[in-house]
Amino acid sequence: MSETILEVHGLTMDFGGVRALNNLDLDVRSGEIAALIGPNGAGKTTFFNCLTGLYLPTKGDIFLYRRDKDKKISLKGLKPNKVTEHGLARTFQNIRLFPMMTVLENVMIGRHCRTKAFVIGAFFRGPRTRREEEEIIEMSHRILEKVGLSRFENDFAMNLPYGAQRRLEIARALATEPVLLLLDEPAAGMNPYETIELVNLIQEIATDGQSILLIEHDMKLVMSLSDRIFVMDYGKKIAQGRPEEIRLNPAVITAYLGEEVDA
Ligand SMILES: Nc1ncnc2c1ncn2[C@@H]1O[C@H](COP(=O)(O)OP(=O)(O)OP(=O)(O)O)[C@@H](O)[C@H]1O
Repeated sequence: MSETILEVHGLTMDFGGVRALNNLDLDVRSGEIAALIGPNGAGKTTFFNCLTGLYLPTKGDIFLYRRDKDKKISLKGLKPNKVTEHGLARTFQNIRLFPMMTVLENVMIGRHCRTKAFVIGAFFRGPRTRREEEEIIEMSHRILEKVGLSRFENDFAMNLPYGAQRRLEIARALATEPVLLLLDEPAAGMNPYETIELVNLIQEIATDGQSILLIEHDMKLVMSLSDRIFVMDYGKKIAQGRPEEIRLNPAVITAYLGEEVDA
């Protein structure tokens, strides 16, 4: 069995009287595509916000295993930029790009979290800074090719078709060289053709060994893509398992009453 890279214990998040996360346990294994699903308001985005340092959880622990560095890192309480540095990257439910920057620049920005010469080098452009810039550009080209956006490289991000903007967000997240990629509703608002392209892209990324945790409402996508699925309702985990187990789970069917689980 593959190794755990993310381990979450007893995660709880209260907003005043609302318990958005209630004692949640979850793990992601190296190289897998895991999905987090649940009805509206179940707490999925709150969970991502706790993982990525936007919210400080009320209780619980979040550990990231960097086996390449022989390290177990506690992410709880870290600022978002530190979380990214440690190897967690995410996309958002609502697209967050720099609309007036080019597609290439949007990816380069993602990469700068891994470079040292950026801030000082921006003022004193020495050979090291120039070399680093060249490497960043080179890598950004490669990532854009991977996500199928090379032809848009010099366009402003805001001029891209919707599905391409979503793929650009994934490209920018990949530029941080994450050990775990978090995708928050990557197919939201996409047409069926864009969704198929997205599924292919996620599969390709996973084939490269990238671990992925995604939130998604499109059941067909979730069932076809995921190795394992975690199901939340009212802030609690109500089920976990392989897609075929989840589809038949009575608690899941009840939580989704009136919605389609069997895709
Ligand atoms: N910043 C906040 N302040 C107060 N309550 C919040 C905040 N963020 C989320 N909540 C509440 O926490 C609960 C979980 O919300 P969350 O957005 O995490 O659910 P979700 O599963 O992502 O929903 P959806 O699928 O609709 O995006 C909801 O009751 C929501 O109103």
